[in-house]
Amino acid sequence: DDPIPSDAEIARAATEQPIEDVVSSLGLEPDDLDPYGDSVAKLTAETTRQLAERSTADARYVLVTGMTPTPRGEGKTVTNVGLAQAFDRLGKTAVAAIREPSLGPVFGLKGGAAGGGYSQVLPMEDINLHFTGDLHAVTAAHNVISATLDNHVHQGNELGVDPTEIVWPRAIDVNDRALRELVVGLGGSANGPPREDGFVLTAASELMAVLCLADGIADLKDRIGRIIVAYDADDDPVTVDDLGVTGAVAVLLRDAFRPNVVGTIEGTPAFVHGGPFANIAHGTNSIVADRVGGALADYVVTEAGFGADLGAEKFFDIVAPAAGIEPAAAALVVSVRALKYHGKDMWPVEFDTLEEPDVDAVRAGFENLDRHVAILEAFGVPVVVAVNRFPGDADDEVDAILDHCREGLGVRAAESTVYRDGGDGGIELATAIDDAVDEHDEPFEPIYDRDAPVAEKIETVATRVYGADGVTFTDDARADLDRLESIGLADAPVCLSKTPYSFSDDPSKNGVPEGWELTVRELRPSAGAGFVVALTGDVLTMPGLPSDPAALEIDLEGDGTVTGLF
Ligand SMILES: Nc1ncnc2c1ncn2[C@@H]1O[C@H](COP(=O)(O)OP(=O)(O)O)[C@@H](O)[C@H]1O
Ligand SMILES: O=COP(=O)(O)O
Ligand SMILES: [Mg+2]
Repeated sequence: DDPIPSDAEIARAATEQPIEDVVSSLGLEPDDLDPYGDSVAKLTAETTRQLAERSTADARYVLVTGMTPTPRGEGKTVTNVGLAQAFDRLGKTAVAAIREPSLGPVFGLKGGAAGGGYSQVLPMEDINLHFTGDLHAVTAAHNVISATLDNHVHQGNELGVDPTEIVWPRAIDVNDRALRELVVGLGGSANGPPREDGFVLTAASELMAVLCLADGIADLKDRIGRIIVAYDADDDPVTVDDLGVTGAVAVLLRDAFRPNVVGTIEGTPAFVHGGPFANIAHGTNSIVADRVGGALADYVVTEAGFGADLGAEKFFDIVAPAAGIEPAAAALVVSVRALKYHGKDMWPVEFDTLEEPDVDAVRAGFENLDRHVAILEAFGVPVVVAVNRFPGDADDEVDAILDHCREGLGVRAAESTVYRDGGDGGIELATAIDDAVDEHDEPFEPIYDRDAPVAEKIETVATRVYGADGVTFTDDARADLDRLESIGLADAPVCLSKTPYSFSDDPSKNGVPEGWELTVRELRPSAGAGFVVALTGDVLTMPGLPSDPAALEIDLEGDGTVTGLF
């Protein structure tokens, strides 16, 4: 096959359709839009409000999830965009709903998150850079809370904030390990009092989760106000409402709350809104984008980050209930390289080795695929395996996967070539998904009772989703558990923060680790998001840059063209 041009070359060669034309297939009019240039728009506040309240009962929500990935990602976002294009080509009204990229990975290891090849959203460069400013808005809003909190303590500390019990970090949308742990307030009494602090990546800010889970402006403000930023000497929580800046923060998020809409390369509408990762946060786009999509289209193809153990579990247990939607099916994206990575039991990943044809290694990786299928079926969601074909994948490797799924597992599977062929490469997958939905008769069920205690929820996810024998809570985590009761989060949903490269909390254990316990070292109540984040292993809420960051390849030509984004 001829080599496929780079994502940026494909994007540049494509003709971007005016956004008004892209959304006309959904029945949206120009006065529903607040254009940001010719090919990007936000919905107006009124249209957002109206559509978010409309019924989504007639829509089929297809969740794109994946097996345990290599650090490069196995193609969920590419498949998400390609599948929406495929439904569009089949004559259905379809939208993609994906997250907006964080500059952290764009300038770091993973690169962009706007899809790829002939299944990407446009304008790819803008979307991967500043887009409509939402991440900058979340960063600014997050840091207004931080500054107000330190200012409150500096100005006399009327609320009695215990400076050693401040739990609200600072945020920035850059992968910068040097900012993980630092001391602020140095330089004497004019700047003090000094205290330890640290930065999280904006994608890990609780405000990002709040923005993505709020169902309207009133809910957004309620959630912002409930955020716990610190505790006082009596161990009582201090909230954003206590600081008196809920309104100011909501103002900074006013436009970020409105979904962004663009077109894919083939002109299929795509909502690109909100950007939490699925290892350090809940990992899906805003529920408003999902609801608006479901109000307008027959098919909403939406993604959840990393593997089904992370993004899909959180979509089913946190997002779908919050959005009032039910998944009709799940497309489980698998790749030859990820199967080999598990089959060869390698860590760290040697990508060159993964290029060598090795159908036996592919077969040895099936146990990881099988567990992800079982996880999705445990939620009562029909699964179709999408074999995302990369250049260089051998026919016998792809055929081995399809045969294993169809004969061995008895689940539908389709080869997807949407990267190379756009929507046409996803017709078989789209058809298989439709058949799976038509045939399915089991109810969708979250994995745990909504009113179960937090510790029980964590144990359920660890054992039934990750395959752990049990959970070990450190002394700190146990103390955090005890505090949940007093802040009314004793039975809140849980958002597990775990490495994406293993079912376990040890990234080096790929395949299907057995005979292990999940270690929870800390619980972070997210009263605004309405869940409790459980930190395991050494997951970082502020990733670092790799030895050769993507930033080294990115450049600006004299005519303003951006090169090196991928
Ligand atoms: N079939 C494919 N062929 C070549 N490159 C691909 C293919 N699918 C995905 N990619 C590339 O792999 C990387 C990860 O894809 P992405 O869709 O972002 O994965 P995920 O969303 O699962 O992290 C991106 O750079 C993307 O362009
Ligand atoms: O949160 C992670 O998302 P991807 O798996 O799409 O990189
Ligand atoms: Mg992605």
